[in-house]
Amino acid sequence: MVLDKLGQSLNNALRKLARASTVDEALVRDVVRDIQRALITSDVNVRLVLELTKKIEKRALEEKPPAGVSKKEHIIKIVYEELTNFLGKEAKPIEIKAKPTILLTVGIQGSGKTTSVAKLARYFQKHGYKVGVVCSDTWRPGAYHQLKQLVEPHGIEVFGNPEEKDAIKLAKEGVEYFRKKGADVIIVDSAGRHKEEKGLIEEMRQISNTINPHEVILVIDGTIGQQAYNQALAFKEATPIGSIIVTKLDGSAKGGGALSAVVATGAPIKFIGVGEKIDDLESFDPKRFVSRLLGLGDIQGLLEKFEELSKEVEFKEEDVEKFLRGKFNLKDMYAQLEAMSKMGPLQQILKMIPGMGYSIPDEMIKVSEARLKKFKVIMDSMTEEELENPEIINYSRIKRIARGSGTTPKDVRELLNQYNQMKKFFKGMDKRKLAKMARKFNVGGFGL
Ligand SMILES: Nc1nc2c(ncn2[C@@H]2O[C@H](COP(=O)(O)OP(=O)(O)OP(=O)(O)O)[C@@H](O)[C@H]2O)c(=O)[nH]1
Repeated sequence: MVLDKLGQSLNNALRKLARASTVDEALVRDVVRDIQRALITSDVNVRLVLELTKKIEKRALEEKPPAGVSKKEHIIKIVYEELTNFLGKEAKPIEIKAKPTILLTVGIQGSGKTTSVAKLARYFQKHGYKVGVVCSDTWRPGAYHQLKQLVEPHGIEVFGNPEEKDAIKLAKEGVEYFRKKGADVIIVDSAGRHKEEKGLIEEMRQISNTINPHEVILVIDGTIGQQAYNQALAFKEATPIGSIIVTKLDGSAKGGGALSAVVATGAPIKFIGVGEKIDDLESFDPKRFVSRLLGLGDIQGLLEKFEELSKEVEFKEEDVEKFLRGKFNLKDMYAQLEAMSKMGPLQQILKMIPGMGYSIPDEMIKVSEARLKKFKVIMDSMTEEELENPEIINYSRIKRIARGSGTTPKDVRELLNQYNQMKKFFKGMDKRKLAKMARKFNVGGFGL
């Protein structure tokens, strides 16, 4: 995932909070310090980090949680809200209103600009628009071929001429070409290499004045971290930057720095690049991004989901008891899995519980409907004794059960593995946390 390390450290900080028995001032300060450390390690500007964490600390210590909301939950929400504000608050998509909408992309060489142009073209194509790409990079002859290679397999046309030396002329002709062809979106790629940065910015200004783009998109390399601030500012001063794409967030430890630095210039990030392939572009929504980063899922979604949950799923007291003691048998497991499968992907739900998101092994809870059905068939061929005491199921019983259920010994073993895994996991789990989880499943709500 994008910014894995940062997400993990922030999640650890919240876990500390979720695990604590009481929330006092010392704990709040401790958690805030952890958040500070996580952000600074991710190259976020120290001044920005201090401003942000001061706000979190002040709110966490002073604000009273509304009725029905626990202190821990309230603090988690504050962290979520402040981080979201820090990254620009609202998603700001690129609007395709005029026909054609002309987009000019700029950025220095190596930023991932050419790749991003291709990704953008594909993005708009996937959204149903007819897209044309203009290559006006006269400094790097390879750019035209690179673009063609990236987008032509998807049926997107590129206008360009590697022999032409006049970038402004190329941009103008390209826009005219696609206008006549009835394109909805025309993306113009400009040069990233120049003798000097001044010349690059001047050329960009001239192209911009000639083709009058609806939006100028700056592409910034996410691996440069905080330096993104000066770069964004330099471009912003030269031409009205309407949006920014921060690239290479898939592998960068400094991505947090780049994102926050860009937001600090006041320019909105609209997309992030998350890989080298043409589909590795995500529209940037601070709320969704922070939820994912924290491993919380979407908080609003969480509230709604739990509400639904309390309606749909009823865990009986004694089930929860058994669950907690790791004493449940195959029948119980089936009931639990069935109940959980009703709620949609369980992982998603567990991710929404602070402190849980990173701890559940995927394979343990990925039980597809088809697999559940198979489990049911297998269990129908077991004796009451086996269901209640699965430990007695030896090899000859496995063979008998497989034969009786029309499955294979491997299938039966799979079921037993699932059971053992689940039993072991819940047995080894923090009992208090599990009790809370069980309570949540029972009563709904988001109380910790
Ligand atoms: N991992 C990763 N690599 C990326 C991403 N975006 C671009 N790249 C890689 O970064 C390198 C440079 O990208 P280009 O698209 O050629 O960008 P550029 O150098 O800005 O293009 P020019 O301005 O034409 O010189 C290429 O190897 C890309 O595959 C991304 O989001 N993630």
